[in-house]
Amino acid sequence: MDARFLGITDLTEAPSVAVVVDVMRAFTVAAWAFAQGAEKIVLAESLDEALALKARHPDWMALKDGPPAPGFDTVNSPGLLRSIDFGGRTVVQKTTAGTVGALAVKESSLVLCASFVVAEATARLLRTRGSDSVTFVVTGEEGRADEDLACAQYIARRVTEAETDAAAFLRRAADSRAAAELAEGVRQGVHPDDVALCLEVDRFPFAMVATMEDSLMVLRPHAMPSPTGENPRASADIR
Ligand SMILES: O=C(O)[C@H](CS(=O)(=O)O)OP(=O)(O)O
Ligand SMILES: [Mg+2]
Repeated sequence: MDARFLGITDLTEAPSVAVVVDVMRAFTVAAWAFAQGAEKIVLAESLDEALALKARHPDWMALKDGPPAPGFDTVNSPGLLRSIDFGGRTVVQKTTAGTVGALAVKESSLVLCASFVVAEATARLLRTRGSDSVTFVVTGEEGRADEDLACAQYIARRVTEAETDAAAFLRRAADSRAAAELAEGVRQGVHPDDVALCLEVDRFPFAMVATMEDSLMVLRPHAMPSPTGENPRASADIR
C-alpha cells in the first residue's frame, strides 16, 4: 500500500481514499460518542453552522472544542463524554483540527476518521477494501502533530503487518505537544483522563466512515468484526 501523510493545507486535491487522523481529541471523542449510543455525527463547518443545525433540530446535541459555550451541550473531551447517554441521538461536532480535516476531503470517495481507539478496525477496513493508495490527513499542527502522525503511521503499518507493536507509536503520542497541553491545562474543556483515553489502542471495534448526506458530512460507525467473531453494532455504507 502506498501511504502519503499530509497536513490539511498540503492537500491540493481530494485523494481517492483518505484517513483523517485526530487523536487528541476529535476522533477519540467521536468514537466515544458512538460507544455511548450516538447514531451519527454531523461534522460542522463552523460554530455558527453547528448552532444553526441544532436550532433546526432541537433533539440534536452539539459539541465543540475549547471551553463550554452557550448553545453547546458538551465539549470535545472523551473523559467528559463518557458519562453522557447519546442513545439514538445525532451529534454535531465542530473542532479546530479534526472536523476541518475531514471536511477538506469531503470529495474523496472513501473518508475514514481515525485515532488509536479505532486503529485496528480502520486498518482492517483498508485491508478488506484492498486500497493500494491511501492519504492520511495529519490534522494537527499543519501536519506535524506527532500524536496524529504516529497514529497514521501505525495504522498504515498495521494494514500490511497485523502484528505491528503499538508501543513506540504510543510513546510518541504520549510525548506530543498536544498531550502536554492537555495535561498541563493549556487546553480547555479537559478531563484528567483525556490523554489516557486517547492512547487506548483498539478500544472500539468499529471504523468511522464519513459520507455526504444532503450536503452535510456525516460520520457513522462501521462495524469491523474481529476474526474471533465479536460483532459490534452499527454500520455505514461505503461508496
Ligand atoms: O480539542 C482539542 O484537543 C483540539 C482543539 S485545541 O487544540 O484544544 O484548541 O481540537 P481537535 O480538532 O480535536 O484537535
Ligand atoms: Mg488534535
